[in-house]
Amino acid sequence: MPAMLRTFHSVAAWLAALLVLVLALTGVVLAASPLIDRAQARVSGTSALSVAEVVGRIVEHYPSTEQIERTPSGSLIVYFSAAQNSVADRVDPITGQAIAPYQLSPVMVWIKSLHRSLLLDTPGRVVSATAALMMLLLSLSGAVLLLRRLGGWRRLLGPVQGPLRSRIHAELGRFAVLGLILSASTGLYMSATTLGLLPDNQQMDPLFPDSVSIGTPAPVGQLLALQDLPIGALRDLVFPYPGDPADVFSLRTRDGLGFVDQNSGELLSFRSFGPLQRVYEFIYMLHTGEGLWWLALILGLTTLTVPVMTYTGLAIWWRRRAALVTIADNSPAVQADTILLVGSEGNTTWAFAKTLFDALIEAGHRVHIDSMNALADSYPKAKQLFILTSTYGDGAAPSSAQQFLAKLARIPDERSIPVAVLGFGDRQFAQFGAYAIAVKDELDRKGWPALQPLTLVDRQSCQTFSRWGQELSNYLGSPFELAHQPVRLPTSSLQLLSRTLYGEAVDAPIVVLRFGLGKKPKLPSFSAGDLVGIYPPEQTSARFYSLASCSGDGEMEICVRQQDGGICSNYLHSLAVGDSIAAYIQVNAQFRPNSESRPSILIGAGTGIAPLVGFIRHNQRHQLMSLYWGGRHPDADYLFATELARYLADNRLSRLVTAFSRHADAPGYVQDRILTDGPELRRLVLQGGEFLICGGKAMSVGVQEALNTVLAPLGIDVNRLKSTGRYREDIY
Ligand SMILES: Cc1cc2nc3c(=O)[nH]c(=O)nc-3n(C[C@H](O)[C@H](O)[C@H](O)COP(=O)(O)O)c2cc1C
Repeated sequence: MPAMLRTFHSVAAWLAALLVLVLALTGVVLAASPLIDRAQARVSGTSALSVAEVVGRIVEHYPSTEQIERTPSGSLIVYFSAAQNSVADRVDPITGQAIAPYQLSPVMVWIKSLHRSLLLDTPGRVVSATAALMMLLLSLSGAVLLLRRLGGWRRLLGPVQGPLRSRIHAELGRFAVLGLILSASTGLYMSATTLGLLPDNQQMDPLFPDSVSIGTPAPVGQLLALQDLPIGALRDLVFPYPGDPADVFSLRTRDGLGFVDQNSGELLSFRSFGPLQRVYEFIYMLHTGEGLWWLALILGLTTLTVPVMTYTGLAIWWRRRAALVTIADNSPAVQADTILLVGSEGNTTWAFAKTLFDALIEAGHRVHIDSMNALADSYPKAKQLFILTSTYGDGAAPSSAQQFLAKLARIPDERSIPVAVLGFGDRQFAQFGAYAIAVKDELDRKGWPALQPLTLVDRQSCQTFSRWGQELSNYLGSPFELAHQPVRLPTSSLQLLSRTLYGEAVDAPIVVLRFGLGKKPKLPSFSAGDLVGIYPPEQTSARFYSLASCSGDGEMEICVRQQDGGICSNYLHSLAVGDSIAAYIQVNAQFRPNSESRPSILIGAGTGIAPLVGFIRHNQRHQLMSLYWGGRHPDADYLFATELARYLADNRLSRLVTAFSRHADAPGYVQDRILTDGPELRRLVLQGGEFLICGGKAMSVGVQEALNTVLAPLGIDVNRLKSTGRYREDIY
């Protein structure tokens, strides 16, 4: 049964997506027709003409005219009989002569019918209306989610961060949401009127006049009623039946419907459109863009985003779903000695919480796990509380924690429990781990005892998580290991082509490794700044290294510093040419130069040079690039020294500032050079320069402090640069 339900659920979801897609794609094609019509119409210089003048000229060329129609874009179409058949031409309003034969394209007619009713008449109209309703609900809920994601109105136009698929989704959504809301709501209104759910848009036709004057029909160009009517107001004019003196012209203008006496030229029984009809006409124009070519263009472009957003939306949903964990052995809140509360938006924090949950159960605890929103008033048997929470938007609470602080405020202080907070976040955001910090501050303020200090986990680092676990085992007094096992991803086998060793003389061995791109499967394409995940033999968790090359270079280049006891770094240092590794690419799209017109300021230390040298190597357009880099000694670990000298000479690199901590002349760190290079850095920032930082955590803190000092005279700090996407880091 559950399997059947699941199949039904996914089939329904795909069907809904398919319907919205059909509406959107046919809508895009239909939006093109006002544009084409507008391009074919002759409108300029016609505004002063009256209907009488224009129609008079047309009948000179078309004596057997049956009807003249003016489209919302301003094209004049004349229907006439020729050899017993009714045909139509598009005509020039100034001369009355033919421009080209006019024919409704059967493809367009088919697409329109597909758009309105899925070619199925009334049942199709109902389905189509439902799809429009879904599109409206999706756009409205999407708009709210988008605002949350961006961190509120203030950041509406700010840079979008996060994984690639969700960035594309948000960028397109931001561009298209108003257009989509307009298309969907106006479409829904029109469907509702057609289906009779809203008052009928069709006003009653005027009554055929009881009597008409008898005499000789006046030439159509002299009919009184048409002389005062500007051509722009005409919708259509149907001619009387030839030779029938009792017949009349039927006239439809933008204001209403009536008849024109063919002898006296008088306007008879004219009936103005009522307010409902006017509303309908207005909404029709908003939906189709007919008569407003620029609106048609905007609607067409916004609707074009729907297929991509459908794909990225489903991919995001799938990711979130895949990240969900199932938990058995959850103890009731009233019985548990340990409470575990989780704040999450994308569900990835749940996987870490599950690892902690399992380890606590293993250690003999009765654990209750729930979302932070489910915080209870009291946990009678609880001895400890763990809070694991991510941060979302611009430093805000993730959705499963939004009610937490309000609920916490209602708990009397005497019910406090010793608590540890572990924050999950991303250092690329200005407000790194801000929500976890806010929760911790509030708990401190209320006097809840701390089990251990707040720890922040950057980009789901398993290493930080297991270190936190070790600290926890000291507190719990029992051996306790948090081995978070991410799922092993499919890898390619890459062969080592060459290796260069640096830094032995200064006790900091660094090896530059160059691998082939593998054959089966070949590595997907990558750019400098992306990451390669490498699995040491018999390990399930990969270690990441920044890439110095891009796939176009034909090899994958990384720099690896040998760490004491480091499993992966020692493994990589031990590789000989010809050996193979298991690796996969993790795109790191936010860490690369954004703009070719603005300067890039690259800052790094040690192996942090890897992505930076890659950016410089591919700076074929000679964008202004400055590199600040720190090592130990120029004779020992000056990585890429010869290459950098070459890039300076051929202008791929504009400025190189180095710092060597163990050099006899002016020893120092990269942050010291930043402090002494203030005027140049301020100049680059004023030119709109952006920073890309790569290296260890200590360096990143030092660099931020130095830059805050240097940029203070401009009233700018690193947080401000981060929030506008001009300060991006790759820190390990
Ligand atoms: C739209 C968006 C906004 C984010 N905002 C922040 C932020 O302001 N500060 C931060 O440290 N991390 C931020 N992050 C990163 C997440 O907190 C981090 O990826 C976390 O591991 C996600 O956990 P979850 O999947 O359980 O929500 C943001 C991520 C996204 C997608």
